[in-house]
This record gives sequence, C-alpha cells and structure tokens, in this order.
Amino acid sequence: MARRPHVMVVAPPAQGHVRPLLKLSHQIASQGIKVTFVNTEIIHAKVVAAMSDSKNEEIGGVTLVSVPDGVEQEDDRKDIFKFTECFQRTMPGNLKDLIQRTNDSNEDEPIRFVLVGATIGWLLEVVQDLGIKQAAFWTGSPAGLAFFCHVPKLIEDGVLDMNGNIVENDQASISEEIPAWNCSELPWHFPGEQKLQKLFFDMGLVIRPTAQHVKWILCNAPYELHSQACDLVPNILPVGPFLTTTENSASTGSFWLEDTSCLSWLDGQEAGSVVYVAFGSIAVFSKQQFDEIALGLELSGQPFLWVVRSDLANGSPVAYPDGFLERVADRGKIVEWSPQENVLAHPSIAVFLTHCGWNSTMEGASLGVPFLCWPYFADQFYNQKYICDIWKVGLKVNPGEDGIRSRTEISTKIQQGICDDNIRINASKLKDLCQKCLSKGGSSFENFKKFIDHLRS
Ligand SMILES: O=c1ccn([C@@H]2O[C@H](COP(=O)(O)OP(=O)(O)O[C@H]3O[C@H](CO)[C@@H](O)[C@H](O)[C@H]3O)[C@@H](O)[C@H]2O)c(=O)[nH]1
Repeated sequence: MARRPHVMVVAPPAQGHVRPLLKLSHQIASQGIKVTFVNTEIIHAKVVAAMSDSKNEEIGGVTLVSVPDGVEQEDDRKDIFKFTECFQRTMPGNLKDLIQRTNDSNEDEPIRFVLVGATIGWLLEVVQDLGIKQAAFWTGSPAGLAFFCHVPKLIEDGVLDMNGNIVENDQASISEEIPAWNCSELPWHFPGEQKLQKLFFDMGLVIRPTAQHVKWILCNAPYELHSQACDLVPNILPVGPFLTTTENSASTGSFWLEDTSCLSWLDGQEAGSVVYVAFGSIAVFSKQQFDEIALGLELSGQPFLWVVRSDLANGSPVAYPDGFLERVADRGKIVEWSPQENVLAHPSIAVFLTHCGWNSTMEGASLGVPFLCWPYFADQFYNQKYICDIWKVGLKVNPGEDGIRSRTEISTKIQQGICDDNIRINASKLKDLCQKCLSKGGSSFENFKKFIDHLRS
C-alpha cells in the first residue's frame, strides 16, 4: 500500500504561534497527509489539557507529540533570557532525536518534510543535515515579515543600529509602497528595557536567513490584503486567513480551556450589540488600567463579553472595582478564555476591542468585525496602522498623557465604533475579500494547493 507523505510541524512555544500552526496542520491533514505536531512538553500538556477530549493525542490526522524544552529549574522557565538560552541549546538535538526515532521505527511513514515557525528557523540546520525538505511559517503580517527581512539592509544603510534603535528621524522605511515604522512600532520596541529589546531584535535577525534558505515561507494572510508587502518577500506563500470551523474546534491549540457558555449567552443578546474584549495571550494590565477597562465597559451601557485570563492583572489576583460585577450582572459576561472565532462569528457581536495581535487581526478581518485597537507591544502597533489607517475598519483607543486609557475614552470609542457605518461597510468588504481568497480559484486556495502538491512531490 502506498504510504502517505509525512510532515513534521514544529511550533515556537507561544500561543500566538501554536494556534495558527495547528490550524494550518489541520488543513494539511485534511488533504490526506500525515502531520506530526511538535510542542515542548510544557506547551503540549497545556494544549492537551484544554482539548475537549484530552485523552486523544491524535486529532483529525494530526498527532501531537512533545520534546523537552531543556529547562531544568522551574524558575528558569519564567526568565525569558534563561529560557531562550536553554531552548536554543537543546532543541536542535531533541528534534534530531525525535526525527530519527520516528524514521527508524516502522510504525510511521518516514518524515520527508519539516515545517517550522520562522522565529525558530535556526532549527532547519538540523533538518538540512538529515536531508529532509523544509518550509517555514511566519505568524505575523506580511509587512512584518518584509520588515524583518530588510533589517540587515537597514543596519547597512545606517537606519538601525546593532541594538535595533532607529538612528535618526524616528522612522524606518523599507519601501515607498507601505507605511514606515515609527520608533514605537518597531516589533522589538520595549521602552527602557534595552536587554529585552536586544533579545527580541536578535531573535528577529534569524528571519532573513530562514526566508532565504527555504523554498517557501507560508503566512497567515491573503495576498490581496498586504500585496505590496508580499511583493517585497520573493518566496512568501500567503495561504491565510486560517479559520477554525466548529467541526474542528476540538483541537484549536488553545492553552486554556475554552468557556463555551459565552456562546449561549451571546444567543440571548441583540444582533450587533455586544462589545467583545480580548487581549490575546500575553498582554497584562496594572490595577489602575484594569479598573478603567471595567468602568469603561460599564459606562458604555453596552452588553459585553470580556476575556479575563487569570494572569491578566500582571501577577496579582484579578480584582474588579467595588460593586462592578453586581452592577453589570445583567449585561456583562466574563470568561477566562473564549472560543474566539465562534464568538467573532456570532451575529450579536458589534465591535472587537483587541490588542491587535496578528491572529486576532486576521480572525476579526475575515469575520467582518469592526475593531477598537489597543496595541500592547511587538507588531501590534503596526497592525493597528493597517486596521485603522489603511483598511479603515477600526478606531484607536488612545492613552492619556499618563499612559492610561481612561474609562471615558473606552466608552466613547465603543459608542463611536458601534455607530460608524463606514467602518462597518469596510469591515464587511474585508470579510468578502478574505472569503474570496479562500474560495476555489482564490489566491490563498491556489497557494495552499501549490504547497500540498509540493509536499506530495
Ligand atoms: O479568549 C481567547 C483569546 C484569544 N484566543 C485566540 O488566541 C490567539 C491569540 O493570538 P494573537 O491575537 O495573535 O495574540 P497573542 O497571543 O498576543 O500573539 C502573539 O503572537 C502573534 C503572532 O506572532 C503576534 O502578532 C502578537 O503580537 C503576539 O502577542 C487567537 O488565535 C485567538 O483566537 C482564544 O481562542 N480565546
């Protein structure tokens, strides 16, 4: 009997990477290709624990496996510098062992192809040594990818220094066709934290060699959405946006258990009335800012669904303003983690108050939801620029001089976002564009087909 092609997918250890890579893996598996999905042990345990059937580690043709992350002292896992050092030192050997073990056993089809998250593209050296074909996956926007690929040139031209600072003019431009990056929009910008900035900047330096090394670098966007940026990366293969349908929602790759009670709660709300508030997996807030969000939602008078992760309050236990929960009980729903795409697809949703992580951006765009933008760090400020200034599907929620977004600003933008017909019309056009790219004959559909043909060749 002919053996199925076997692809190994290796995910960087973060929610914003695991989720889109797992969605892509399901899409690949649906074409009759075997997929082994590799997480670190800690991430694997979280993903499996959050699955509706947590005994089953094979879902929809994707087998979930794990390797150690190399960390021996638990505390080192909380220290990003120590973690990165351990991970980079041990991961190549661990991955090599896993591939060899799999290929030596007769149980599985041998691995003929490895797809890695581009931020850990240095792993491809191991794969190269084993004579296995390779591709990379970029989790952010095509513009972000183009920017990282241009970093060496920006350094050479004296626009950036070796620590990633803009040397003059407060702007870095890579083409006249797409907006320049301001200092605060640099993906590695951490004000006052030079060491952290350098770590992220150095991690980014791996992107260009990775992109040059592989035949294709896939990304979670349709070509038409960022066409000028895509044109700056010769081997980009835009295959997104990925959507989790209700049929495969059992294996979303979430690190937290999805609280589906919010879907029946949404069923009870009026169409186009609910503010959905979610800041992805990393953003945290001070007590003062957390209270302003709560009081802004209250002041808006709208029903809201708010995702409050247990770690959202920056290490402190989550505590709401006095009497808040009682006052909003009849129109507020709070969950620790939602089935986000099902939420965004729900007719009751009016606006999405978001940190503008790329996955959330693509999900909101492909489901036609207007945005209220509250970027937190990394690529999110530049994503906000596309959402508000280029696609014109959102409004910025601006901080005051003290850096805090006030309850009045939050409530005002909620009302403006709900009433703005132009934004709603543009959001609906964006949804149509995404759907068209994914349908038969569309750019993402054809690109994905090309990739599958390559896997089979
Ligand atoms: O209650 C929730 C909240 C979020 N999500 C999902 O979690 C993912 C979050 O991804 P993203 O919106 O990209 O945010 P982060 O988790 O913060 O992602 C990191 O990774 C992204 C991709 O590289 C970057 O764009 C971000 O800036 C970076 O913070 C999305 O798929 C959401 O659907 C849920 O399923 N339920």
